Amino acid sequence: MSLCTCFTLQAMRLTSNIVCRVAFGKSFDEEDYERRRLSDILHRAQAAFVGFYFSDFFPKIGWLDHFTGTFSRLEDVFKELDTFYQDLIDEHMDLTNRPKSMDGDIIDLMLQLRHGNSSSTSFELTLDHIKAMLMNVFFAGTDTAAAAIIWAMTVLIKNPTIMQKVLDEIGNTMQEKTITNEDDIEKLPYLKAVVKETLRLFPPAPLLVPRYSMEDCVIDGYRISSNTTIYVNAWAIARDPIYWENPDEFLPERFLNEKYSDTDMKGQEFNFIPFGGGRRGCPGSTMGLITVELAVANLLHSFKWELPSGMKKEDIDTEVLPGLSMLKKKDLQLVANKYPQIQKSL
Ligand code: HEM
Repeated sequence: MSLCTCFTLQAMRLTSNIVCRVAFGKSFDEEDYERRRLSDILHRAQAAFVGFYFSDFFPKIGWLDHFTGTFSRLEDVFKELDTFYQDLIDEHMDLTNRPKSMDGDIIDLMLQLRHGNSSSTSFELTLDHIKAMLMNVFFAGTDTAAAAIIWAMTVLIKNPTIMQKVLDEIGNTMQEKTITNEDDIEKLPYLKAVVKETLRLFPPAPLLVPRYSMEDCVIDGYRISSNTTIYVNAWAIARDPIYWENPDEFLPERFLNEKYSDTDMKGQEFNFIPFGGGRRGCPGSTMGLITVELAVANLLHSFKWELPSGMKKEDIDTEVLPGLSMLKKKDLQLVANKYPQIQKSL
């Protein structure tokens, strides 16, 4: 059986469902009213976040944002998100009726922290703190992991030799097993190298999270005045020929060679920082990385992926959508053919 699918949409649904289950203890059915409500708010929130604000670039005429309606749109969407998170918190607090899946999710753990022992936090944890955390986790965890899965499949489809090498590795390691789990991933070094190389060429958050200097400082010889917003270009660093041979080429093998095999991605080596670093480094890096590795491994092990008829691999571009995360501009369309061993197990 084969199916032509908008891969971009499926990847976004997958990661948003994973984050919803981990953070809110529920996954939203596609047809469900709550799902449509969430998708609608998210859509508008993302548009509001990446919109142009005079106050960001020309603070003196920032008042114009009130006249253009951008501030009120932002405020409206925040109010709706607040209500959405409040409803979720209320559901969690209703201990008699709430589903088992909410036990131990992020909201549950934060409510326990809030009610239980105040000694575990040095400040009073309010519902606003919990809502801000949910907002952070949802926005930071969904697009980033989806972008990485989409870019990984894009480069694999464009590089059939590399695709075949990953398929051989997965096939030889998994054999009759139908689902790849976390333990299996450790036996797939080439797949791990493919994901690393994808994150090097297409870091989902290319400019990380901006920093702001509170006082004058000197970093590595550069003088930075106080009150300056600083962007770290992780994308450019990961393509800098000083650190990387053939920097613009997709060569997963580099991460199997002695020189790069131990390259860390969690902010210890500054030539490769797809998860940022320091105090504001990505707290979801372990979950993000394994999500991408498991998704790619299982997608490749379960389906034979092809381009829609009439399309060549050269037709797939790598243009990027403007925004906080580096998403592929044109949706990736692929045909999925189920492998016989999967058909049997379903
Ligand atoms: C492949 C997947 C992911 C990538 C590439 C990624 C990348 C990043 C990057 C670059 C930052 C900014 C770090 C900095 O400026 O130093 C960040 C921040 C963040 N990430 Fe991730 N992330 C991923 C997945 C996740 C997941 C799954 C979660 C949570 C479930 C998550 C939660 C967060 C949060 C909450 C922040 C903000 C931290 C703060 O502001 O202090 N991320 N991420």
